[in-house]
This record gives sequence, C-alpha cells and structure tokens, in this order.
Amino acid sequence: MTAQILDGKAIAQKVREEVREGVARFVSAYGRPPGLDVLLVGEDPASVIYTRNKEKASHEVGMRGRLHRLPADTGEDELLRRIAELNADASVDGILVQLPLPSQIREARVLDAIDPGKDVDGFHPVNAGLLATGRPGLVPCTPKGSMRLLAEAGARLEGARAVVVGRSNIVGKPMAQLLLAAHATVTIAHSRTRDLATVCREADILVAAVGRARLIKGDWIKEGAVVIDVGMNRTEDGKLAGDVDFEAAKARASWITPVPGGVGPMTIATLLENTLRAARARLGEG
Ligand SMILES: Nc1nc2c(c(=O)[nH]1)N[C@@H](CN(C=O)c1ccc(C(=O)N[C@@H](CCC(=O)O)C(=O)O)cc1)CN2
Ligand SMILES: [Mg+2]
Repeated sequence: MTAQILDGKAIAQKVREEVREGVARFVSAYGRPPGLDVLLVGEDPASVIYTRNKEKASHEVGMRGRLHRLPADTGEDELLRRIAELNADASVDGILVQLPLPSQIREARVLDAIDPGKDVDGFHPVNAGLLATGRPGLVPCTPKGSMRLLAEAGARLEGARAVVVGRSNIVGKPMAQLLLAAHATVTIAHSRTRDLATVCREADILVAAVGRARLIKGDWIKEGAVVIDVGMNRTEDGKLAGDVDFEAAKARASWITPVPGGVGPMTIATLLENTLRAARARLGEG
C-alpha cells in the first residue's frame, strides 16, 4: 500500500474560506468583526513568525487582529495586567498568549487569567474540563485541526483503535479526548511507554505528538492505518522532521500527513475558527 497524502495546506485553506464566509455573516449581523488579540513576550524567532502569521491570517478572513509584542524581560504582573485589560474589552473575542513564555513567567498563572470565553487556544482549565466532560467549549487548535484532517480522510473513528503518542496538555491529552468523544478506543502512550512498537502496531489511527524526530518506524504502522504526525523537530541539517519515519510509514499507511504541510497549517486555520466561535458565543449565538 502507498498512503494518500493528507494535504494540510490545502485543507487549511478550505477552513480559512469557511471562516471568511462566517466572518462576513457575523459583520452583517453585529456591525463589527470578530477581534483576536495575540500576546508575544520576547523574541523567540519561531514565535515571532507564528504570531505574525496569526495576525496576518486574521486580517485575511476579515477579522480585527492585533499582535501585542512585549519585551523579553516583561514581568508576570505586567502580562497579567495586559490580559485583564483584554478580558474587559468588549471588542476582544479571542485572547492568545504565545508559548513558550520566558522563564520568569509562570505559564499556568497566565493561562488561568484568560477569560475562558475568550480562550481561543482552549488551554484554560475550564475549557480542558469541558472537553473532558464532553461539554461544548473552546478546543485546542492543533488537536481540533487534526480531527478535521481525519474527517477529510474519511477515517472511520467509531470503534477504531486509536493510539496517541504524547501526553501534553496542548496536544496529546485533548487529542485523546476528541477521539474518545468520536467513539474510538483510545490509548495514550508516551516516550516511557514499554514496548511502544507493539502499542503502535495496534493503531487504526495513530497520532504522533511526542517531539522526537522519526521515533516511530515504518514497521510500527499497521497496514492501512491513518497516521497524523504532529511532530515538528528541527534536525541537525536544519530541516524539519516529524515524529514518524514518513517514507517508511507511507508504504503501510492508507493516509499520512507530511511534515511540513500537514498538521502545522491546520493550527492557525483552526485558531480562526475558534475566534469566530468565541465571538458568536459571546454575542449569544452560542
Ligand atoms: N499559544 C500557543 N502557543 C503555541 C501553539 C499554539 O497553538 N498556541 N502551537 C505551537 C506553535 N504554533 C502556533 O502557535 C505553530 C507551529 C507550527 C505551525 C506550522 O504551520 N508549521 C509548518 C512548518 C513551519 C516551519 O517550517 O517552521 C508546518 O508544519 O507545515 C503553525 C503554528 C507552539 N506554541
Ligand atoms: Mg505539519
């Protein structure tokens, strides 16, 4: 078998078109665009690019998007003050604090300070709790985008065996919750799982989000599995590699995401979706 490629760039473009139409309807109904505010502390080169892309993408779909750049030595109290201002501003529908944060700032304190209704990253414990209890809330962008990729591949999730390799709050845990809600039988594995190869070989749906370049070998892939590779690892030659050995896995999977061009582009497209969703919910369209 040679896998079909799940083209995240093309699917993300489709999502952005859907959001653009939704934004136009929102503006007609409420006389203002949804507003997204992104906070970046420091100069991490990748974060600078991602946050600029978020601002640009919000403008492209007709939103009001604003990037707030704060110096690397910004204190926790100053960041909390900025978040409180945005929480209180009625024109702000979505607030996102780019991660990672500098070491002087405690991530949990910052994430907990964002109004859960404006938490378009879905990282606030209230949104994590809503997801875990199967209630509507804002869902983290990368796993939500990965679910969209599975839908586009026509993957049957009900009753399927899904293995998520990785247990982060941002990807692994919410991804497992989403698969469970779709009636898959879900295993969360991680870098310390004993005999990871055997666990992976069970997977009809394999989601790799462990952050180790090409950890998952071709012969760990069940014939016909759908493989979603969330990994984005910079290798010694400066190139990006996923968590899965793509070339080898392609020979066994039915569908597979490339890195780059798979899950990554879905993250920002899904952020736009979440911002529109938050704006509608805030104005009573829940
Ligand atoms: N507050 C948040 N912080 C971070 C998040 C997040 O969702 N919310 N996720 C990542 C970074 N990220 C967005 O913020 C992000 C990462 C990667 C991509 C992407 O499109 N990647 C491309 C490759 C890019 C490259 O060549 O370097 C791809 O996979 O094709 C988009 C967004 C951590 N922080
Ligand atoms: Mg990718």
